[in-house]
Amino acid sequence: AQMRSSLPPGPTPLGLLGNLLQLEFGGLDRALMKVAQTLSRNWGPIFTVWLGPRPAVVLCGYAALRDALVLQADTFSGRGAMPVFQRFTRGNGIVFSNGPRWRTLRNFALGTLKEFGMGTRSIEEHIMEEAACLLGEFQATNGTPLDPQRLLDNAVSNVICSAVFGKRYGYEDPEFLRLLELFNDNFRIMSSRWGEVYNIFPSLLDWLPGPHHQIFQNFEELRTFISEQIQQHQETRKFGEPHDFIDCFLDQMDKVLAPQDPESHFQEETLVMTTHNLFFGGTETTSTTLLCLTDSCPAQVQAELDAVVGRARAPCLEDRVRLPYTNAVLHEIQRFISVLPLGLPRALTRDTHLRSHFLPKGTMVIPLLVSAHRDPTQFKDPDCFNPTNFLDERGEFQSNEAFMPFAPGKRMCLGAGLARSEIFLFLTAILQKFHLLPVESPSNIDLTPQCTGLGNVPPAFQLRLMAR
Ligand code: HEM
Repeated sequence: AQMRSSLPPGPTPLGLLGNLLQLEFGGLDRALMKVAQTLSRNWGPIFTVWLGPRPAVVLCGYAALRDALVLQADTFSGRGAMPVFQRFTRGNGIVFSNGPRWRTLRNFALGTLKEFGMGTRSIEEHIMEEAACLLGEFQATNGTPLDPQRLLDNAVSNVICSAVFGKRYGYEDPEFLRLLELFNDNFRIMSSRWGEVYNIFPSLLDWLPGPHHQIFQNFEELRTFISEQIQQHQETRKFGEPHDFIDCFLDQMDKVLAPQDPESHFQEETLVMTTHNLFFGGTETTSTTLLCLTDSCPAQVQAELDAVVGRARAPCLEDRVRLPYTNAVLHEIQRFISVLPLGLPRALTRDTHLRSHFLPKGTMVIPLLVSAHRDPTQFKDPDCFNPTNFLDERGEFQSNEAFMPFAPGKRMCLGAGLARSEIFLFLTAILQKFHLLPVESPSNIDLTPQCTGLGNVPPAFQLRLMAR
């Protein structure tokens, strides 16, 4: 009761269920936007909801998100617990660690991935090579209808494979397909109601049967897979001559004086979790975004591509500044779909004041990213898809601070740069070479997400790709 009185106001908790019933039922994303709008009208843009026994402070609307995550970046840089991951990660890896371990691993991963593929030319080449493979697969369909999701997944995760494992897989490789299936399956279950409810009542659900148990089996299989990759690297690597992320991490383990020291941040278990983070963070989010792109006003993008790049060579990152309309469409899609509508939960690293509220250290914070994307003070007609949200009067690209699919601040998505490069290069490569034709009449295609908890997952749909 004391805690309740000190936190920002919010709806009265309903006993054990907390605000679960008010929040959860009716499809998290759209319902959440509606509930959040109602709640913030009643309680202001910063309010408390009770997820079962635990309070969480929700940040709603661009200004509240900025005041917290940007203007108090350090204080809001902790990670809040997500039980559905906790059982597997035990606070290890990058995404779910805190304090010195998180800082060490995040800096290490950022530095290493720069070398093996982020922000340098070499990742661009990797992505363009992968895009060429993807186009080959599309070509081979000869215009027969297909669900593009699987091929997009393959292409996107191959980019991570090359940075982390140092190799890409053929699209029919059974090992690769199984790997993708496991990630897909987990993203889907976690984004379902089971995943949501598990996050609120983990110990109860541990005892109940249900599809959520599959998550933990899948995690174990992923652990085995990653461990095997590490083993293979152990056998062939040369210290000081790393070829990929795993080699770099193993080198670092050798450099650390006492690798068995439980306090050391460089241990095999940490490598397993970090590798898992890079895959899980980097695959579904990016391929889901690409999937939605395939359904968005491609004709105008194609016209701009033809005029600026032509059809003789593949588009490259340098072209981005000369393709303002294309760039605006990519931003608008990310805004419109808010692939992680609630971001990932944060936690306060110290006591603080946010506007008139006192928030104690450790308080869980839900940054409602979708609420910045649908903020009417930042975007005209926020519920409509409209690329001019990112164009000025002269047709030049114009960014917007309220655009935050990767979340702002110190916990910002570690793969944001990579994701943006992939989205740009894959999509322009596809649209340069193909017309995307709906199998059904466009009015029957509904990209309204099916599962919305962790992530917004659009339903499966088919299209035909015809060479231009
Ligand atoms: C469209 C694609 C992507 C979107 C929308 C996205 C979004 C996000 C968001 C919202 C967060 C939470 C940040 C926070 O704590 O507030 C996050 C974290 C993270 N993402 Fe991404 N992401 C994408 C692609 C990627 C890729 C390609 C990678 C792989 C390198 C990646 C790796 C990570 C990691 C490791 C974190 C945890 C960062 C930390 O806790 O310090 N993401 N992402």
